[in-house]
Amino acid sequence: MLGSFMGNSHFEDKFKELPGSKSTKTFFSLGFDAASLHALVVEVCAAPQLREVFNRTVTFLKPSILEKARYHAFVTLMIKRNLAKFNETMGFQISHSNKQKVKPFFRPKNDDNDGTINGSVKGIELSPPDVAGYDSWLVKHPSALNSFDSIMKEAKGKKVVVFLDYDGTLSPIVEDPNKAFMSAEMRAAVREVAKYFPTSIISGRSRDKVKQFVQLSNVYYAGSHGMDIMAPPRAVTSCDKKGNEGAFQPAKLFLPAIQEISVVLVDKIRGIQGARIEDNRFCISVHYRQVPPEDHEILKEKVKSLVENRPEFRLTEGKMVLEVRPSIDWNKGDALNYLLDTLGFSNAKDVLPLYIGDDRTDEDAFKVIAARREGFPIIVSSTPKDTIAWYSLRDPPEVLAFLLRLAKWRKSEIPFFK
Ligand SMILES: O=P(O)(O)OC[C@H]1O[C@H](O[C@H]2O[C@H](CO)[C@@H](O)[C@H](O)[C@H]2O)[C@H](O)[C@@H](O)[C@@H]1O
Repeated sequence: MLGSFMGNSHFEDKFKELPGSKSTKTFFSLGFDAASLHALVVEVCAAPQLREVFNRTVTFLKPSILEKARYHAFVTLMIKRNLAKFNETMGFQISHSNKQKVKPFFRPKNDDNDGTINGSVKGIELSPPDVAGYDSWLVKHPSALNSFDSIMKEAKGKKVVVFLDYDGTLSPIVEDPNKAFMSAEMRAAVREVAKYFPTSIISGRSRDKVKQFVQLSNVYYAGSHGMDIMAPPRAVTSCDKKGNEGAFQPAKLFLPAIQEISVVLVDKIRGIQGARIEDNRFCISVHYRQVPPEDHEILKEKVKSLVENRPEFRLTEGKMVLEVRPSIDWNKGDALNYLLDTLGFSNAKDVLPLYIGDDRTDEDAFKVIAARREGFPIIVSSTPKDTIAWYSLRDPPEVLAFLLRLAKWRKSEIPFFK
């Protein structure tokens, strides 16, 4: 690829004609965004003949100003999207012997679920579908897979503590919430990760339900968006006679009110076709994925009006779901802190929490990591979305690939496994 630029006087002339920021404007008008242009600069800086020209014209985009972790994502972006267009516009030939510098990543085969509704795409190449704005979003939230080496460089010698969301992260989003099964491969990957790192699953589901789906005994479970935590034994803070020994349940006093509002909710939404209520023990989900679009607003209004009159509850929104929760100041971020604490890491300086999640409620956990200024908040999304996560993974198959890589990395760190 570089060969097509080297010694091409047409190319150098173009740049000499365009002093200062004018040249970058030209690139932007060719359809480049800042990241792709940066990638191009990085690439071309490796060619001595062109380095000087580039240094003069696009200095503000020197590689040093951007995090190294993002570098690979930029280069990948450029290769995938813009180089062909650039060459075409500048009149350059691309020789067939030019090889991609960044190895493309392929989706692992996943026989059960693959992160798409109804599992329609299986084992296909991870080249991104052309979702508007995804590539530029990826610049701000680079792929945790492409940035894996940089992430692990930071993690070397530190204690990585893993937190995972369930729906949309470990299992695909499906129509029927009772069928959001996790694949056998994903289960094996989480089991493997949990062998090497303390691992917790923090879900909006009831703790029992998420445990039923995950079926692993070497992970900790937090259900009801962190309002029901089964922490390690040393953290026994409360117990009851119904088998909840050791569970931390900050919204316990709300249980009777939650059960009562649940009954009222069932009655309220009766008659709305496709609406369904899921009892998540300390919160209630009102699903509308199967409700005809014209009835979404009616359903939302009904639920809102019910909660508005009850100050002991608040409403949050997830993926085609409304969640009725007790009005306590406790979320997935608090659950993350609680678990870190009970795992004995609260005062440790060398702890890196890694949180992977796909939904709005996961942002609370991302916030906690961002405030610590250490750790890895990773959003799962195949479309651009507002998030404070630093890194991204496209879908559950990418989560699977990341977890496998994480376990492999740890194994390679342990001399016995080498
Ligand atoms: O925190 P999470 O583990 O991500 O749980 C959040 C909600 O996830 C589930 O609903 C979502 O997934 C369903 C199955 O794919 C899908 O049908 C639904 O539309 C999604 O919102 C779960 O059913 C909810 O109770 C959780 O609150």
